[in-house]
Amino acid sequence: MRKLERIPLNGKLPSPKGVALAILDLCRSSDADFKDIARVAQTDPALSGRLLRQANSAASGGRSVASVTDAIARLGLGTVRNLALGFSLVDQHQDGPCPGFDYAGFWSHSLLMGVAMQAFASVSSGGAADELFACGLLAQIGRLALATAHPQEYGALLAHPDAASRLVELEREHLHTDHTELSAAMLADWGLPMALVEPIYYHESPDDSGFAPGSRPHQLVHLFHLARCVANLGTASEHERGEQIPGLLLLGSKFGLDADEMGRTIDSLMQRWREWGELLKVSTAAPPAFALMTDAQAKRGTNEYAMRVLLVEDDATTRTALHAALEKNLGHQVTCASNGREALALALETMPQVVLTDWQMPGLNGLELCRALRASEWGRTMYIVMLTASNNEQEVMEAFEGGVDDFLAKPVDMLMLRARLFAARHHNQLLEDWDRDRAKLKQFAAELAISNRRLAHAAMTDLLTGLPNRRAGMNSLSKAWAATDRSGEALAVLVLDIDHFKTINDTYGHAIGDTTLRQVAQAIERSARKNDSVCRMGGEEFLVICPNTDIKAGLLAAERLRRVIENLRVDTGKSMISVTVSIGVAAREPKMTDTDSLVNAADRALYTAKHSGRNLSCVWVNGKQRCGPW
Ligand SMILES: Nc1nc2c(ncn2[C@@H]2O[C@H](COP(=O)(O)OP(=O)(O)OP(=O)(O)O)[C@@H](O)[C@H]2O)c(=O)[nH]1
Repeated sequence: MRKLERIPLNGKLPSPKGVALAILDLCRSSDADFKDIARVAQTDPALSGRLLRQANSAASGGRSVASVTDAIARLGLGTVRNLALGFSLVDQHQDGPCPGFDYAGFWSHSLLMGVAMQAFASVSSGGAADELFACGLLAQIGRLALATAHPQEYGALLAHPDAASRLVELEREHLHTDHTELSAAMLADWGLPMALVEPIYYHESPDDSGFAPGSRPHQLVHLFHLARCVANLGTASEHERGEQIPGLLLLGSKFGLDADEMGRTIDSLMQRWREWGELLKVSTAAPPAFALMTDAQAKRGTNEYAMRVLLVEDDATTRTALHAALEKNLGHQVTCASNGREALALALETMPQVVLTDWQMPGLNGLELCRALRASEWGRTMYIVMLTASNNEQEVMEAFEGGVDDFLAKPVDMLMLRARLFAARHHNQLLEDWDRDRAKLKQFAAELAISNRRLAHAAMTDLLTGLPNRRAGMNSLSKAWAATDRSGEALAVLVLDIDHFKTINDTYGHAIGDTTLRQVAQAIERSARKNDSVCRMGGEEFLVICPNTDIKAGLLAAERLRRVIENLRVDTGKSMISVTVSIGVAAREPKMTDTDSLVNAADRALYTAKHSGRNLSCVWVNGKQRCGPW
């Protein structure tokens, strides 16, 4: 950090004037007391009023004071000096020569930063709240200084497309200094203690400060950082606010503030900001209540991609903050566990889509948890993000080998967390698509199986009678034939043919012919024995396969069927007609080589029955046919 005189500058820097300058000079002399300061301050009614207001603010505490002397006594010389300095600069620099520098916006932001410093110092016991108000107000003074000392160059630089993301870098490149360095140098030059100047210098990137965790500078640098983020929130657009809230909650948690306390503090400091804005003629905005901002963000989160998240973190503060950010701001459903073992049980119970786990934990650590999840059927598809303070490549490799999908450095940056959750959502969407496709495929396969069965059934069934068709009949006969090969049992077949069926068609029409066919089919099926198979061979011809049946029994079966049909009456609509069948019977004989030879034998017996007068059963035995009456 360079001293002010070593920083190259083109023009003059902002400096206090009049009463503020006199107070600054007085404070430099060692024998000045607050009565001297009060005498000088009282010559400026505006400054007197502002000091009284600050002394009587809720953050200062105690009974109210009415005199400037009492106010100065309460605030302390250092605070009064800084306030006088800040107010003087605000009054002088409401406008300026730098095109593109938003003077009103700068003071609006700075004032909110001052108010936020005071508020958070009070609620987080961060130290002298009044002193920090002025420090917050002046923490970014380097920006105004650059706009004052290099108006044209700084104007051009602010118009650079990357100005928002890398302002400090651009300032260093073009102006050989940056606003953080200049702020710190100016504040040091004005006599602010280094204990405050150093945290201000680092407050935009507090993790670079190297301050020992728990030390006062460490606490202060984070307090300034938090105040700056609150100032960003107050001066941001509605859309930007949504992005900023999760990070803000996380920062608040570092000071032990939960989401509700953060909300209350931010709401009340926004109110004070507006009051101070009126007093100092600085414009302020009116962002909605914090709860409304978080609700709006939560709604956005819900609509976008609510997921079931399991958060595993042994540090209670980080856990609370991440929980609030994930649930309230990003709209996810969050379950929390404080160690790996508890997480494993909760994972089974809640089936999270995302597991966000710390690495180092007592008992089952994050990596062991990940391995355990990956070993289970149900944990295989969960999106696991490892939170780790380590950047060690070896450890990162180990984590990926253990099955994590991603990792995130601690302390958790909210933007990076959201990026990981986007990846998780993408992963989950792919899984859902895959599940949907799989379900569709399953349904398709089931439908295909049904229609294949229907097709197979249709291919084997006679549509008119519902009986198995010739193909199915011949299949059944082959099976029965094979069974007799094994068992040596008898096998007989009956071939039935309706007599003079053509005449029925010709006389009563095809519809009655069909009805006759159906009724004869039903009658045969009803009367056949349980183990017999009946099929329609085609036209008006039927085949009955009779397992375990010799020629004698076959003939008995044929006669029984013939009589059943003989007694059948078919309704033509006008009259009841009778119908008869001729039947050829054959049983398997040693000379027969296959099913065809058996059916041919029965066919020949049928032929004989037809030529012997019809309504007859004839048998084929040893190459000879014999016909009834039996
Ligand atoms: N209604 C109807 N008629 C059929 C069907 N299949 C075949 N036919 C008819 O059945 C008749 C069979 O006649 P033929 O082969 O001369 O035999 P038939 O008149 O029964 O004489 P015999 O068998 O000698 O007693 C033909 O007129 C075929 O058109 C069918 O599914 N429905």
